[in-house]
Amino acid sequence: MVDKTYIPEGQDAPASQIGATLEALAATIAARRDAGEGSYTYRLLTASPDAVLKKVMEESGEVALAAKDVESWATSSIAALMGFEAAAGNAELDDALSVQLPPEYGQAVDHLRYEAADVVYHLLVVLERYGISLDEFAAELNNRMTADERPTGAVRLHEEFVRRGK
Ligand SMILES: N=c1c2ncn([C@@H]3O[C@H](COP(=O)(O)OP(=O)(O)OP(=O)(O)O)[C@@H](O)[C@H]3O)c2ncn1[C@@H]1O[C@H](COP(=O)(O)O)[C@@H](O)[C@H]1O
Repeated sequence: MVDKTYIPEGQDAPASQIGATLEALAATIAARRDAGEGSYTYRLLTASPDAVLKKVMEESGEVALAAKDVESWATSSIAALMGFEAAAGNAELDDALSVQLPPEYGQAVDHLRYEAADVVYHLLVVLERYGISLDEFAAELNNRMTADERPTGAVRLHEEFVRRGK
């Protein structure tokens, strides 16, 4: 599988890439509380809450559409493969199975990743807006894990703050 990521030369990777990234982004978002109208984040933090809540819904919908696009490229590739298989007969099956997914499939996956990042950014703005820290959010996820899944030293919610789908 192609590695789509890299670490800039001469820089050491943090222990957790996604942890470091979310912390940096959450800190940037929090700092934008004082940034003024020129900042998109500031506007989402200070305008009517509907603006950012609508964005979360819109971007979530775009994730779903982007994923459907990935599915349709995969399906059409399989359909083309089956057409080839029918035309070629079983003797050619091994060759047929090595048919590559089209470039559009990879582009659709890249687009899905892009839309997913839009959702996470807007979700972090919502968390900031309503005073939910990243540690508290982590505790919510950690509380749902089994003991085997939970990382050592993972932050947890006190029992009185646990909400089970209510
Ligand atoms: N990570 C983001 C980020 N992700 C998305 N967006 C904005 O969210 C908006 C999404 O708008 P659209 O719906 O038009 O989406 P699109 O991505 O243009 O296209 P589609 O999703 O419709 O395909 C765009 O204005 C993006 O710029 C972001 N804006 C800011 N950040 C981070 O927040 C920091 C502070 O940003 P400012 O507040 O603008 O200074 C930036 O330096 C970034 O690190």
